[in-house]
Amino acid sequence: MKNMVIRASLKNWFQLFYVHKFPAAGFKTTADGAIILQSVSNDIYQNLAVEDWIHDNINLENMQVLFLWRNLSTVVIGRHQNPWQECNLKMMRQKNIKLARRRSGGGTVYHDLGNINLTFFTSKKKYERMENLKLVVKALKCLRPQLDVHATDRCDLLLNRNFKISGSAAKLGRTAYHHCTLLCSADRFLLSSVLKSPYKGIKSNATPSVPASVKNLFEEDPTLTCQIVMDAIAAEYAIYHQIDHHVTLINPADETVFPGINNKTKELQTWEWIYGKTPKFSISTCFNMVYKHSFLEVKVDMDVKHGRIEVCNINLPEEWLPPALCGELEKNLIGSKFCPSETTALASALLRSCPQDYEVHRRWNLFCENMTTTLM
Ligand SMILES: Nc1ncnc2c1ncn2[C@@H]1O[C@H](COP(=O)(O)OC(=O)CCCC[C@@H]2CCSS2)[C@@H](O)[C@H]1O
Repeated sequence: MKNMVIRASLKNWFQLFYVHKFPAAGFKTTADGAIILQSVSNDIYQNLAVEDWIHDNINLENMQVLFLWRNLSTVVIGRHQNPWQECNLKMMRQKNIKLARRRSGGGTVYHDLGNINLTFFTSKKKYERMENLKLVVKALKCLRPQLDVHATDRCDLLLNRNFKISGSAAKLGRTAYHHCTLLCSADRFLLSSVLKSPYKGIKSNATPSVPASVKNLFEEDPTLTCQIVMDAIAAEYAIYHQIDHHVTLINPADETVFPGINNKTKELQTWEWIYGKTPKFSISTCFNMVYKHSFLEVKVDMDVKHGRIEVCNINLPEEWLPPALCGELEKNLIGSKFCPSETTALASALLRSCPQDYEVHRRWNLFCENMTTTLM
């Protein structure tokens, strides 16, 4: 029964869109059509692909769309950011938190099922971020009149004057979209721990995030669940656009509704998009190793372009490891991905081609382990 409803409403929705895509087909449209969509998926790459698909395929001249979506634990960086600078990739791997790069600019945010995302699609002419945020504030006030929520000049929403509950970003291309987060009941501890980078020595022109103190709506009022908040925003959007308060559920994997969407999803998952689009950066770092009661310092300098090592200098005491071996590693690392698995694979391959010397092997293993764990 539920599936039939989804498919029926999808069909209406798709027809409605096609009316606008192919007006020559003779369908009649209203002056200002609007529709509310909600994703059934909690996968960041699928949901970002819906944004891309609507942006690329829908004629938004006479049509506006509100898209509601939530994701499992993910860190979402802006289009021009450096993930090594913005988050703790090692912790994310351990805790199975995904990393995604979105197409809009701006800073890094954390998502989980306690965070709502709202995307407002309009024509470029009708693009109005403040209007959208006012709508969200109105919906929240309508739900709980005592809430102290307001929008700032940089399009954050603050609770009680000090605590950020929403961050915004936008993409202005063929058409426009403004998307924002809304913290209802996200894991605030995880949010602040994964958004701390362990690196100190990175230099780059990437967009830096603007850290803020955050709070969840439910900490102010425990009855404010994501569902209640999403319903209230959908209702307010419906009133504003004088449409039926009906939310159409969509499945971002359905190629019959979104032809070509799965390729968009795949592209957003590639290493080349997530890491490879990082603006060029350099990293200078030091780590200490203890070996047989002695203490030594290793210095590493690298330039990284498109996520790949372009220049590499490793400095470690000559008497400790054969300089030729180190030199060979420096050479082999050039062109490789700045990531622990690639570096480990290269270092082990190099060691296999080395003469069997137990002492050299032990030292090399210790060095490589330190290098990958502290550097990447
Ligand atoms: N989910 C969420 N909501 C609000 N604020 C957050 C969140 N996660 C982290 N933060 C705080 O914002 C700063 C970064 O602020 P900054 O202003 O640098 O960046 C943003 O706000 C970007 C918002 C992007 C919204 C998109 C909408 C759909 S996909 S992502 C971070 O360091 C934290 O302190």
